[in-house]
Amino acid sequence: MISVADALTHLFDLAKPLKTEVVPLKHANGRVLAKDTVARRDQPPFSASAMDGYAVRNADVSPGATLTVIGESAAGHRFDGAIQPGECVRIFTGAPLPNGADRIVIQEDVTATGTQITIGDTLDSNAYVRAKGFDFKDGEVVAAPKVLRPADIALLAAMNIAEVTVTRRPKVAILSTGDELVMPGETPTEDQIIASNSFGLYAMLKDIGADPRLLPITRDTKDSLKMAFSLAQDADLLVTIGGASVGDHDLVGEVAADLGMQRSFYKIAMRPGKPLMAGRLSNGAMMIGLPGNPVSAMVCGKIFLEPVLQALLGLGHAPAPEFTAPLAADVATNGPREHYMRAKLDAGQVTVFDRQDSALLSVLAKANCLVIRPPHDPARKAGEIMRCVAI
Ligand SMILES: Nc1nc2c(c(=O)[nH]1)N[C@H]1C(S)=C(S)[C@@H](COP(=O)(O)OP(=O)(O)OC[C@H]3O[C@@H](n4cnc5c(N)ncnc54)[C@H](O)[C@@H]3O)O[C@H]1N2
Ligand code: MOO
Repeated sequence: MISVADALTHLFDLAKPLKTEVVPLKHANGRVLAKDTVARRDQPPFSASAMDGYAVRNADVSPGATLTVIGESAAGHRFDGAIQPGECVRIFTGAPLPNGADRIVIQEDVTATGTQITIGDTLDSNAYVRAKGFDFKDGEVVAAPKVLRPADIALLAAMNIAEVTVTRRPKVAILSTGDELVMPGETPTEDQIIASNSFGLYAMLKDIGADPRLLPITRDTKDSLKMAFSLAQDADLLVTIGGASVGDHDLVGEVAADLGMQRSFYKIAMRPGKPLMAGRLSNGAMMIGLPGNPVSAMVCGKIFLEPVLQALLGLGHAPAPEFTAPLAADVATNGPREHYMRAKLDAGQVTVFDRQDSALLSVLAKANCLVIRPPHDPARKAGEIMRCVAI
């Protein structure tokens, strides 16, 4: 059995960043920007008014001064002339500042009568002018790699970028194995249960920008598994669930080997998640074989699949992000495997659930983090600081 850290290193060796594609900006949210992208203009492209009011020469501004309004500058329609001493221009938010003006007096601070304004005596000192390039300048770079969020999309649009180069979404085929499984909505026989892991993992993968696909559930025969593997030919990553352990019906490793998988590792000193396997299939795709126990599959998804997906997306090699929190109650000594204990962070303290069996989805669904216990970690007291991963 290898350590969790070694397993991640092996997985990162297998997970090479995928190729890129160009997509319209409106489809780029959540995608990974793969190429530095450069602003094509200054924003604003001219000195602009930040308020509705009057563009004036600062030298003309004093309480009680009277100025003549000689025209109007609106957003999209500049005033072409220049302001001379004693003159001003009616101006609106976002409009270009007329030549000669260097300040906006907001309309609340003037009294307007016909073509005259009189400046009041409660003026603030703000010029209310946004200089050309105040937000960003022509040539400014949005650096890759970066997961694009709505604010990035808005920024790129303002930079006049209509299309962006992003990493292709990893195609992930998800395969549930086992005679006991049926799909949600189907009628199970009395010995059957509902496939749940594939749905949890599908959701997890979708959330992190993959393009997941559920393959039909396979039965516990070599032929059925081989058929399912053949359906995953176009995938970048095949994720199998179950059939990974040592039982007579655990055939995934054997079938993968028959089909030419080069195994990278099998079995890790982790709880839950011991029978994890990974390798490269003969068509070059990655394969990760997850344990069937529902919590094991989901925890392995968090600790291994998510970092692998980030690597495929070109976001580098990083384990699941950790934080620390004090224990709300004592926990017992840990065994020989690194334990990812289901726990709840509440009011700054973390409580480890009593029931840690890897079949308990009801406990996993109540948890919002995993507390990480190194192998043979001694008993810990309330208040001790623990490493945690949010889920
Ligand atoms: N003698 C030993 N037995 C087991 C060992 C061991 O070391 N020696 N390891 C245990 C550990 S740890 C785990 S984890 C499990 C993993 O076994 P498999 O990966 O072979 O999984 P299965 O046997 O196929 O299934 C286990 C359990 O999970 C249910 N399952 C499977 N797939 C799904 C799914 N898609 N959705 C919901 N539930 C699923 C399945 O019905 C079983 O109940 O092995 C231990 N045994
Ligand atoms: O490792 Mo198993 O995943 O403990 O239940």
